[in-house]
Amino acid sequence: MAETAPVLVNHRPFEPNPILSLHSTDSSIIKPHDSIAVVDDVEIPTVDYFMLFSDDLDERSKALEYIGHVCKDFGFFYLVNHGISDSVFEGVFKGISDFFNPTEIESRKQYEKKNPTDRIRWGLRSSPGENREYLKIIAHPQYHCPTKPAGFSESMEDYFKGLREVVQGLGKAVSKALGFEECYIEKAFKLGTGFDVSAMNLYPPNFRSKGSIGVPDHTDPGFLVSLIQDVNGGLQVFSNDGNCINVNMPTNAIFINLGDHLEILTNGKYKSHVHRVVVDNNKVKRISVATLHGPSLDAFVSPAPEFVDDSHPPAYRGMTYKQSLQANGSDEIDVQSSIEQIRL
Ligand SMILES: O=C(O)CCC(=O)C(=O)O
Ligand SMILES: [Fe+2]
Repeated sequence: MAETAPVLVNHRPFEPNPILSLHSTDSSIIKPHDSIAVVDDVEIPTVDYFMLFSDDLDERSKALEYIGHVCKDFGFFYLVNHGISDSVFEGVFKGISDFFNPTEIESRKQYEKKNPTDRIRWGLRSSPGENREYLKIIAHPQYHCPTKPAGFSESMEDYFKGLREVVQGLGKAVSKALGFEECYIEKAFKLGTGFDVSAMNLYPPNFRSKGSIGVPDHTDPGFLVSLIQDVNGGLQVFSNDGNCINVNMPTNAIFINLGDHLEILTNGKYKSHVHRVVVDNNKVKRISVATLHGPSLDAFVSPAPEFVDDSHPPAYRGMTYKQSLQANGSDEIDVQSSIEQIRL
């Protein structure tokens, strides 16, 4: 696939990062709403997508080994060289900004929750527990999107087309990193008909928040979540060692966070990580697009036999993706984690 060798980004074996603890007395710490230290400038690993498919076998196997380390020892990473062009990113942020036009809030109310099978859903949360305006759409296997404003649906569709290729590619790479044939994840999750829901978020809603929480602590269901944003400022992720890290990503990189169903399939070898959004005194206006790439709704997901033995008994109940999305009483389009209900 690769014609020329792209630059290797942060391509080195994983070592526990001493900065995580060193920075705990740094002035970059903010304590938004609890006593957990929040650390800035901490290196979140960067994975070069292009490298995962390099024609140079040595490069490719190093890249696959690296993504395996990253999935196991971090659970999240910045994805660069993913092939989605800057102009697609521009179209997405312009389209969402136009959609969230503050003078047209009334017309967005047509997408407020009506029934459990909604394919498009809009909401405005303005409370101490959550502060954002959002639009959720089902992006795959059938694509749904509001037709107005002009160009919005087309821009989002361009992005989702690119994203699906990337996610299918990551499915192959993660399968190989786990030591399996490249279609392992694809088959286990039936990714060809994978259920993808995208949440487009605006913080703070109505220019003001009621408190510092944009989105409270949570994990997301699915294979993985891809997240893009127009500016840094707000997303925080909890590391394996319990540190809360500010996500400051390179322009037009994609932040990838592993989802609950990869944790279930691998019987806890790869974990989904808690994250949240803070709205720091309304200083930053931020748009994000978090797309939850799930298995097919009818895919039965349980700990795979390859990850189960006497010392690793199954730690999660098996069920279809659809059942798991409903296990906590929410609708499919809510895509709320139910890992606590699924854990044995
Ligand atoms: O807006 C963000 O940065 C994250 C949103 C999020 O975590 C979600 O929608 O699941
Ligand atoms: Fe999330």
